[in-house]
Amino acid sequence: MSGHSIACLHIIQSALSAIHWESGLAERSVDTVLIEGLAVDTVVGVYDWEREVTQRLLVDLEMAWDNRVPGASDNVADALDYAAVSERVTQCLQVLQPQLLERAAEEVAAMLQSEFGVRWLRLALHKPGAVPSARSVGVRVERGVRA
Ligand SMILES: Nc1nc2c(c(=O)[nH]1)N=C([C@H](O)[C@@H](O)CO)CN2
Repeated sequence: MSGHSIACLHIIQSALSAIHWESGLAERSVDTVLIEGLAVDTVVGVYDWEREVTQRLLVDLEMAWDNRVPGASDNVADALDYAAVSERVTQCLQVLQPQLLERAAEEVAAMLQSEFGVRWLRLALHKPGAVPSARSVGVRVERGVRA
C-alpha cells in the first residue's frame, strides 16, 4: 500500500471515530445506583380513615449514574449519594401526603430528576398493608432516557 493510501486510511479512521464519539455510541455508561425497600411512614390513601393514620410505603429505586467517576476518585461528591437521596425521598413523601401512589411516584421522580440530575430512573412504590390478601400492591414508573 502506498504512503498516500495509508494517509487516506488514517483520515477515514479518524473521521469514523469522531462520528462514533459524537453519536454517543462510545463508552456510554449504563451504571445505576440502587435503593431497595426504603421504609417511609406517611399519610397516604384515598379513604377518609386513611387521612387519619400513617401507613408504611416501601420504595425501590434504580437511578442511572456514571459510576466510573466516583469509582476513579473514591469521592462521594462525585457519586449519587444514596443516603442523601433516601432522606429527600422520605421528606418528599411525608410532606406530600398523597392520596394515590401514582401521584407520589410522579412527585418523587420529578424531584430526583430536577434536584439530583438523575437522567433515568425506575421507581416502585409498595403499600404492603393495603390489600390484606396480597403480599404487596403498588405502582412502578420509569422516567427519562436510560442511555
Ligand atoms: N392504582 C391505585 N389504586 C388504589 C390506590 C392507589 O394509590 N393507586 N389506593 C387505594 C387506597 O388508598 C387503598 O390503598 C386503601 O387500601 C385503592 N386503590
